[in-house]
Amino acid sequence: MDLQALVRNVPDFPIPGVLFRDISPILEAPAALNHALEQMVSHVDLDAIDAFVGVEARGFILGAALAARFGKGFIPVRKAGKLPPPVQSLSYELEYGKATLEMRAGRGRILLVDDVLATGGTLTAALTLCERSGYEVVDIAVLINLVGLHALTFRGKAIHSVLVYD
Ligand SMILES: O=P(O)(O)OC[C@H]1O[C@H](OP(=O)(O)OP(=O)(O)O)[C@H](O)[C@@H]1O
Ligand SMILES: Nc1ncnc2[nH]cnc12
Repeated sequence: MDLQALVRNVPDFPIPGVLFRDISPILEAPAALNHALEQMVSHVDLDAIDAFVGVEARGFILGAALAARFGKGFIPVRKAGKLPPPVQSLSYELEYGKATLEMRAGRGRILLVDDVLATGGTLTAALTLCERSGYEVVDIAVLINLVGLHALTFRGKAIHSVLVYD
């Protein structure tokens, strides 16, 4: 199945110069969504993970769908001020300004999930936050990798990418 054909490329969104990769058509087509979920974990040892962690907001869609599809838990990494205390927080630099991610402390082996890897800032922060919160991050999975490397690794974690753009 050609998932890439279902990604809508939107120039100059949300700001001029950005080519936005819109995964909505994949989410709207049940067979495509199912295929995308299976591809995201095709090289992941599912017996080695207890839960999926998804990053707000689009990481929630894929992470929660993966959790339901493969019979695991789902743990959210949220933007600041959304989760009730106690939470772990981590601030990080964005292209413009700063952002803060939060999650509840816990235990277990997790697969960190997001829709898009662009600069890597979000996943870098989320990985550190997961580890500080007590989780063992087994691997990372994204639907779209805009960095352009098929077998990217980060701090010893494999990044499983379904669609890779150069
Ligand atoms: O690799 P990076 O440069 O960090 O970019 C990737 C992140 O950007 C997008 O999230 P965004 O902050 O736009 O939030 P959203 O999911 O709420 O739309 C995307 O869903 C990733 O989380
Ligand atoms: N180009 C892009 N398309 C979709 N989501 C993104 N998140 C960061 N960069 C993005």
